[in-house]
Amino acid sequence: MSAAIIEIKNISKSFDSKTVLDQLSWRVEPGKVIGLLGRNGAGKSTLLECMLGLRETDAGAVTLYGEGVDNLSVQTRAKIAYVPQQSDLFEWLTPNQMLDYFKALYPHWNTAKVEALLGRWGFDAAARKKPISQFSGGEKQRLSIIRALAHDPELLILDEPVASLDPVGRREFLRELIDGVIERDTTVIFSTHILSDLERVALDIAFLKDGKIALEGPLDELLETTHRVSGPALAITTFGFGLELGRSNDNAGGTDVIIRASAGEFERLRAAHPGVRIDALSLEDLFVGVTQ
Ligand SMILES: Nc1ncnc2c1ncn2[C@@H]1O[C@H](COP(=O)(O)OP(=O)(O)OP(=O)(O)O)[C@@H](O)[C@H]1O
Repeated sequence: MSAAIIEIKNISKSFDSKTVLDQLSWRVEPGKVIGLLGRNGAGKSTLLECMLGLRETDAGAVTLYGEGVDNLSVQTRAKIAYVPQQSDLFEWLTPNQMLDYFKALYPHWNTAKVEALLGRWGFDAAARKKPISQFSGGEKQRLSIIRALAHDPELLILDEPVASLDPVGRREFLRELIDGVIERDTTVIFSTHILSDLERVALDIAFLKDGKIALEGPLDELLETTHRVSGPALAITTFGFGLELGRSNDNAGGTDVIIRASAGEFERLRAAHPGVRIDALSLEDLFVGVTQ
């Protein structure tokens, strides 16, 4: 097992009486590109904020590059970038002023990349001199992404980075992620609800459910090993193999079970219960099956 960049041990977080993260443990190894999935309110933003030390946990510990998240060194901070769900740009500044400000804070700044992205993403000379408050939500999102990529981070954490981008913007962002970030072995965690985007870039996915990482792994492998088994409820009890990830009943007495198991185990199930159906899943099916 290689050293983890992110090591989360048993963190919990509640808001009032609602438990959002429940003794969650997770380790992320270098170079992983992980799509973080979960229903609205599952706690993705809370997890990302706790992971970065931006929100205090009630219990547990987080280390980034082996350092406690509450006490990160300047060198470690310089390796990390975060794009929050809500714009946190200094709205009273212009893009040029804001980027100059951040440039002064980092030991390394990729001016050529910043210039190229500003040009490609529609910030001409006039736009660069307008206060950020006058930009649209999608334009602010682009600026947030440019700011995050500017210091060539080794760890990039993005909370729904494409939510307010139009399809062209999303495509350009994903291309930038694939070309500029993933090829340099950057570790990326990004939450999203746009599964088609995730299928294009995420090599791994992780599902957050009931306050824990309920399922994670390489996307291809998860789709190959997870199937929906359906049939009459009476025939589908507990099969006693693999890992049951979700179960639902329909009004006509049928039951669907989402099971993760080996190809051999599904073959044996097929032979033993010819009346049940075993179907491959799309990522959307997997999302619904695991998170419902
Ligand atoms: N500051 C807060 N005070 C009270 N409750 C909060 C606070 N922040 C988050 N919550 C609650 O914690 C839960 C998890 O919120 P979070 O934003 O982490 O979910 P999410 O998975 O990112 O959701 P979405 O997909 O809708 O963005 C929600 O029920 C939310 O209402």
